Formats: sequence, structure tokens, C-alpha cells
Amino acid sequence: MLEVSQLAHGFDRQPALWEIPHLPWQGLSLVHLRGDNGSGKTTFLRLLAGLETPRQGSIRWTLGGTSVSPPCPGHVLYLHQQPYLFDTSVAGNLRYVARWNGWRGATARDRVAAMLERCGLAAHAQQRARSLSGGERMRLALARAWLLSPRVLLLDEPTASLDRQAIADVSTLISSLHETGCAVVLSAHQPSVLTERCDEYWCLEQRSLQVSVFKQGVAV
Ligand SMILES: Nc1ncnc2c1ncn2[C@@H]1O[C@H](COP(=O)(O)OP(=O)(O)OP(=O)(O)O)[C@@H](O)[C@H]1O
Repeated sequence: MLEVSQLAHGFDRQPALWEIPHLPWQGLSLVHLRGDNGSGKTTFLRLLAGLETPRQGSIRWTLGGTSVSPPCPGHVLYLHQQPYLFDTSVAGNLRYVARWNGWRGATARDRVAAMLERCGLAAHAQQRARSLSGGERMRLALARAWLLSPRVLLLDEPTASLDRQAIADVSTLISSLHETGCAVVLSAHQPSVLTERCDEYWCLEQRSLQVSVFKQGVAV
């Protein structure tokens, strides 16, 4: 699903943050991207989403049998740690996506209502999205992404600054999304219930990417 070749990226005249000769990924595993502060995790995720253009090398996503370079709008989504929310109600944020999807009338209403329930936001439907707590904001951003049925979600520190309950809630949602067949790469500094569920680790260190894969807790 993902094929990265000879990738290198840096800013201004600085040396490359890292060099990644080859990274193939089938998109089935739940991936935890880790690395020290400044190792280039956000930059890597933004490159995979097509929000930056690599200095060198190529990134190809295979979606529905077609190989494409990012950006892949609606298919490969990047979610920032403090996701942008439209300045309207919680339900309004989801209705916006419903319209984008071409849903109208009862179809749109039912799907928005079902997603609000699924993400535990039904009681907040009429609240202004920007007044939500950090955990609720992330759940709304995930709900909005989910309505788009993306093939890949790239999550930048989705549980940073959240308390234990909010981490558990967000983690459950991300796992559910992953179980629907959406490929997920998430960056996180702290181990959490979410990172413990990951079965593949991409570690940016010493200007390179180390990959470890686990099956039933055993490295393969
Ligand atoms: N637009 C930019 N212009 C110049 N330098 C940048 C830019 N974006 C990132 N950098 C630099 O690239 C390096 C990697 O940044 P990045 O945010 O990708 O790291 P990170 O691993 O996500 O860090 P953290 O864990 O602290 O969030 C940092 O030194 C940062 O200052």
C-alpha cells in the first residue's frame, strides 16, 4: 500500500533530518511512529500526506489498485495534535463532511447522528466545537475523518496532553477505525494503551528509520 524510496528531507540549507532508502508497508498493522523531539516525526507524516514535498526520493500510495503520489485528498488524511475544527457546532462539523460526501436529507441526518453516538458526542451535538475539551476535540476530529472513510489516517500525537480517561476514549476510537480496515500510523512520545496495541514500530533515530514488527507480542 505504501512504498517509500530513497526519501530524504530537511529544511533550508540544513542537512537531511533522515534518509529512508526503502520502506514498504502493506497498511495492515497499527503503526507507532516514535523518535526523540525534533527527530522529524511530524515532518515524515506530513510528507506521507503530501503536505510537504520531499527534497529527494519518492512516496507512492497504492489505493484501489492505483499507485499515486501524495496528496490523496479524502484517502490519506493527516490529523494534527490540535486538530482544526470548523467554527460551528459539533454536529455542524460533521454535517459539513456529510455535504462533501453528497449525502442529503435523512441520509445525512442519520449518518451524522450515528457518528455522534459512536464517538460519544451526542450530548454535545449543539455545542460549539471550539469549546470542547481536548479529548472531545480529538474525538470530533476522528469522527469527521471517519465520515470520509479514509484509507489511511496519519495521526500526529493524538493522545498528547490528554488525561487517562480521554486517552482511553480516543484509543478505543482509533482502534475501531483501524478495525474497519483504515490503515493507521500514529506518533506518540509516551507509551499508552494505544501504543501497546500497535504491532509495528517505526523509530526515527540516528537519521534513519528502524522498523520492528511484532506478531502476538513476539518480534518477527
Ligand atoms: N517549516 C520548517 N522550517 C524549518 N525547520 C523546520 C520546519 N518544520 C520542522 N522544522 C525542523 O525540523 C526538525 C524536525 O521537526 P519535527 O516537528 O518534524 O520533529 P518531531 O519529531 O515531530 O518533534 P516533536 O517530537 O518535538 O514534535 C526540527 O528541528 C524542526 O525545527
